[in-house]
Amino acid sequence: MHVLDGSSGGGQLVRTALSCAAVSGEPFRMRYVRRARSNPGLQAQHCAAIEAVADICDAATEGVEVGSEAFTFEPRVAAEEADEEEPVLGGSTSVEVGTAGSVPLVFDALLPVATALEEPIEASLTGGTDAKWAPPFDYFRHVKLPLLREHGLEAEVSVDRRGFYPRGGGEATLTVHPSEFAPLSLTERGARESLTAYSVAEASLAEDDVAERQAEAAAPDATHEIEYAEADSVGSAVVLAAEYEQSRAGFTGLGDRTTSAEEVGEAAAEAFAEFEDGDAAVDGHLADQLVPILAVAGGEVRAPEVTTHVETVVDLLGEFGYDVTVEDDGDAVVISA
Ligand SMILES: Nc1ncnc2c1ncn2[C@@H]1O[C@H](COP(=O)(O)OP(=O)(O)OP(=O)(O)O)[C@@H](O)[C@H]1O
Repeated sequence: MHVLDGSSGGGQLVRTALSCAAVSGEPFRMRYVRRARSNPGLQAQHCAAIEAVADICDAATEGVEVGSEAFTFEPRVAAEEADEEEPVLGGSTSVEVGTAGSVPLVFDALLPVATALEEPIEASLTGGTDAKWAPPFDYFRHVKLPLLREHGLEAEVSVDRRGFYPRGGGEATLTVHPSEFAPLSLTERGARESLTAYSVAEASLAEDDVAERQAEAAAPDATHEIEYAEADSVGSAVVLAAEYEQSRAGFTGLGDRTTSAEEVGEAAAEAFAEFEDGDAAVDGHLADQLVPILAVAGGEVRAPEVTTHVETVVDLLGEFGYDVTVEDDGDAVVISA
């Protein structure tokens, strides 16, 4: 059993450990979960990720509840303990991520598992589709998934209802098929081929043209995809998705009561401008999210910088025997496995 220390990071260490355990079949115990956070221990969205991955790999768990600072995850034993048939990696799961806990982040924990699946996964989640401190749904759908599909992932995602802070209530489904990843080759981005602003707002914001204004402020010259959606809470998001010859990147803004539509768009525009000034092949968020995939697929990713997220995930992957290295070449950072 791997004994892991979760104190140097947050939920991402939990999700990465879950992915590794599902892929390898190796159990772990994580202690000091999110110790340095102001609300330490597992939060609802982390418990949801554990439940979803446990369903897929038939894991037995202990200590999984909100506030818990240690938990155990043992893949492939729940069915055996219940004296049922031999467990199969795959199948369906249906989980409440809770209020506006991030649905895309729970999906994230399932993606690396594609490489070891024996049967497809169907994960139906309710919660926040567009939540703070997390990838907005359209970032997951229009940036991350297309990039991974280009590297062998067979997966589709759909959204039936948007979920914004604070009530959430969004509904989305991810289907992942057994996949063979090609090594990630993301060292150059090449010329930009397209730029699209995906802008969504809750239906009552249509009278103020919030989605149109967000898209316009994000990138007046981009293609604009405008959506108004029924949702339990009022909210909005914009994702600027850039497609390059050899890569993809995304830049986001999230609306709330205190932020104007223009400010939401400008947040995405600023992140995009900073990225285009630099030399990286993927944006900083994608960089840390790709590290677990890099571990199972191999390859190279050129990221804007080494974030704590990248460092802590690389260390945790080492505990499962994955050798991921990070090298600063002066203009950017190359993460390889
Ligand atoms: N605007 C954004 N666009 C794309 N990805 C994002 C964005 N904001 C955050 N992320 C990604 O969301 C993930 C957040 O992981 P992190 O561990 O910090 O959060 P968490 O699971 O909510 O746990 P914690 O509460 O402990 O921080 C990271 O992979 C990060 O790159």
